[in-house]
Amino acid sequence: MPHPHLQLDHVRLGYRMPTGMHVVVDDLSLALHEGRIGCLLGPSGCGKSTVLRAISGFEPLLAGSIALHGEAVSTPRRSLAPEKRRVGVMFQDYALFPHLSVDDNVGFGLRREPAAARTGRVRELLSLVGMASLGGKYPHELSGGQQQRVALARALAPRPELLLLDEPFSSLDVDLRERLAGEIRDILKEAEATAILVTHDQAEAFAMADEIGVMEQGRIVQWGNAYDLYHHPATAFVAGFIGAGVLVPGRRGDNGSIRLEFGDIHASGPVSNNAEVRVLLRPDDLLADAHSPIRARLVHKVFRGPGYLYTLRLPSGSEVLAQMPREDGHRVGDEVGIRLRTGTLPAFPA
Ligand SMILES: Nc1ncnc2c1ncn2[C@@H]1O[C@H](COP(=O)(O)OP(=O)(O)OP(=O)(O)O)[C@@H](O)[C@H]1O
Repeated sequence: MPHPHLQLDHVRLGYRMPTGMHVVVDDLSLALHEGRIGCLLGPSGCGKSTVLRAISGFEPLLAGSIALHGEAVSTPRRSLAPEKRRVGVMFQDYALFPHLSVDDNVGFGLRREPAAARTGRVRELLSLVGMASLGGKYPHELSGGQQQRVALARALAPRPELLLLDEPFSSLDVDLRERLAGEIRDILKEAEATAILVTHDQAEAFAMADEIGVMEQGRIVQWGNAYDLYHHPATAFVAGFIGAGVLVPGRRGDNGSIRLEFGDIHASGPVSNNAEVRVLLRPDDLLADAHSPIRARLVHKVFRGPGYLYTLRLPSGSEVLAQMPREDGHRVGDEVGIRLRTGTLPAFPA
């Protein structure tokens, strides 16, 4: 097995404050192989940007190590200079040079190359990002999405070993964000780039990354693909952070099943027998069923494009969400018959 392209081992990072060292990332490990797109996904302040800065060489390590294809570039004792790492960075505000044309922006990192090679590479990249005819334009003449593509072309031009993308879409509106994330994924795959994205936006992470690490307070609490994070969250934090859903209380019996108000289910998580648990119920885990003996009160109903999102109050007073595929005439205040779509749900210690 070849070395991972990027490997972080037990990395600790922090900031020196008047009160002492404030550790913001602790015991963080990850490995990313060549050609893969990884993502650090987590709420604001969990330490994502600090990790990116450490990978690019701008943040000293308090413990652990960072290696690029098997060679240590950062340890607490030694750090390779940022410009020697061949790590490209693309930020949220594109940071294009306003007084340079698109061609010159993309060619900026190639200033030391012969003119013919530079022109050829700029053309190649503009065509890769679908902007071949716009090389003579200036940044202010481009839309946000186009500027993003120029920034990507500029970051890829010097053929970095690794590309870091720091919240690259956060200044774009929501509709454009997800579409552009998918397009940029295709471009990175065509360029066979290895990249790490950091974001707090799950839709962006899902649209772009092959593998995602969910961060909570300076640690990666789960590393996996989008499907696994959504369907098999490792902790209650991941369950709450990824997708919509509600954690409902239950108790796991001797036979391994969990009794919920809806009936019995099996747990897919790390819970022991005879323990109080919380079970993750996604909106698509519940179905309306007029014949079901389980009744819930409809307290809220919103139209969500493909259907309606119901908030339902159970007899115990707990509220759950349910995605209903079509208009079925229920009104707020009605009693709705419901049942579970599945017999196995993720469960966590209470
Ligand atoms: N230069 C600094 N000096 C002191 N503390 C800092 C510095 N930069 C970041 N921090 C603190 O480190 C923690 C992690 O910050 P970081 O920017 O890495 O988080 P993030 O997950 O990228 O958040 P965001 O999405 O808001 O940028 C935060 O508590 C932040 O206040």
